[in-house]
Amino acid sequence: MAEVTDGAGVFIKICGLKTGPDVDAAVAAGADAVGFVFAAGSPRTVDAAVARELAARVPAGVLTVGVFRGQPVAEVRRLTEESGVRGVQLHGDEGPEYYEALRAGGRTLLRATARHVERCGEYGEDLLLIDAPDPGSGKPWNWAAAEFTAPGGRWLLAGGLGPDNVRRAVETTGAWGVDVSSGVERERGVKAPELIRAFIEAARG
Ligand SMILES: O=C(O)c1ccccc1N[C@@H]1O[C@H](COP(=O)(O)O)[C@@H](O)[C@H]1O
Repeated sequence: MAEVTDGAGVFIKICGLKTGPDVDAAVAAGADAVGFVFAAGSPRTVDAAVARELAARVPAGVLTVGVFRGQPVAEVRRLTEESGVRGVQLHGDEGPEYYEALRAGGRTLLRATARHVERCGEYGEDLLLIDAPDPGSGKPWNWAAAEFTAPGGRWLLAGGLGPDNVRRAVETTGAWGVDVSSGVERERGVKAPELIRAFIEAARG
């Protein structure tokens, strides 16, 4: 696993980037990871060539992540290799064998789930992402509910986060990291650099 360290405060991933200036804004504001969506049907979907150009702007030390949903392992491998991203985030129902198949080459593996009774590492992932049932929709879920027990370890909270609620979310859940897409956009699928900056400032308190 590369480019993921503890100790620098909450880990922040800005997802669904599609343009060079948005990548630059996220990196300059202090993002720890940036995400490029390879899942079909999103207003943020990019192809491998675009992701490769965007990833090339990202300095070592900031993790580049490809985001997938229910795609065959061969397609995940191909898009990861063609784009050069270092991390793979899976939103489907993939089992542990799928993570094993993707582990080669030092990739950082992120397992995204809407189930709230998970343990980080159970499927061989490096990071666990607890998300809303409809990823990328901007719809929040009730992470403040008494029934939600934070998994511990390296886990990221996602789903409906934005500059206005991210600090409370971190304080309430104790999340190791956070991930955002819709909450740093003013128009669906179009990032707003000032919201990226506001999100990162708010998350770090
Ligand atoms: O961002 C997308 O469009 C997307 C599409 C398919 C799977 C995951 C996607 N993004 C992930 O969704 C959450 C953030 O959602 P929100 O918009 O902030 O509520 C995060 O895990 C993204 O990586």
